[in-house]
Amino acid sequence: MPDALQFPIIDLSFPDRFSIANLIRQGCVDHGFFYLENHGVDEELISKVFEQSSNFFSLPIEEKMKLVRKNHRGYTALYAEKLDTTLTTEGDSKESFYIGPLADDLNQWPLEEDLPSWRSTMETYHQKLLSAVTKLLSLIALSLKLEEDFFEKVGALIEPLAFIRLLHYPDLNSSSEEIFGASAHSDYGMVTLLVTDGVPGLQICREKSKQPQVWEDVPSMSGAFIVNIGDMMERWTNGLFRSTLHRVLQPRQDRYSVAFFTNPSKDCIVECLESCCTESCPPRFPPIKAIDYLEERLRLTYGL
Ligand SMILES: O=C(O)CCC(=O)C(=O)O
Ligand SMILES: [Fe+2]
Repeated sequence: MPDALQFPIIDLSFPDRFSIANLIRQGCVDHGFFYLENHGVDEELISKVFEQSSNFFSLPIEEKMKLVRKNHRGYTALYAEKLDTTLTTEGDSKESFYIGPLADDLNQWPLEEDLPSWRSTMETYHQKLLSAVTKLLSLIALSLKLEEDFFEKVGALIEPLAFIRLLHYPDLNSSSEEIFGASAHSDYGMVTLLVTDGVPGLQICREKSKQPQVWEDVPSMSGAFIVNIGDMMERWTNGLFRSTLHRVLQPRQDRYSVAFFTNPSKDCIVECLESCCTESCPPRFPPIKAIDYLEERLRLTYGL
């Protein structure tokens, strides 16, 4: 049995930004994961989001299907999505709901009379998370020896493609080893901030090409977000920061989690940072426009 994973704990309010940036670097290089505490998002708001998430998923399926996913916003039913596109089994045993950027009017919302304050709770959460991510990205820039406003300067934060994803993994009382709550995948964007209800299930595989794969449990930490690096950040850093493979086992009891995915604004070009390549270590990925990368990954997952 490998030892339990120990990710660095980043305190977003800690005044010594350079020591925090070093710790972030260590987390991103070693695991692609760290915990984030004192992030400025009230526990009360987080509890409300979980409560409202459970209210939505408890609706009859016909009601939920009225908000079925369009423009990558809305409801995805149980087994309708498979994150690991190499698997031949049926889809992942989870249901989910996406809420995208608030400004573009593409989001789908349950009726206020059915779920009072649902929309306002999610909108507040979206805004708070975006503000925490913006602070975090300035520290990530420092950790890469860049100017703190690097991600602003390259246009990543003009209208970031940021998505809340409410997740519900029902206890299905089945023990198939072939079906996952969320099958193995890496996230597509810059960083993901995840909060769970504490029910175990999340695992990471640090060496994706090593066989047999070794999967380690990621414990939740009360009051902290679990942060992981996504593929676009891996491309920016030429693989220095890892976008680590992860999955969720089918839980033995109902499990809820809320992910916040942040992708750069659509026209932002993601290209290898000068500080991350040399003659002997050239860029591994060509420059790419954020929206093109995101759309291709969504196409592969959802077959759009
Ligand atoms: O529910 C979780 O713990 C993780 C979810 C996840 O990895 C995802 O939605 O990308
Ligand atoms: Fe993920």
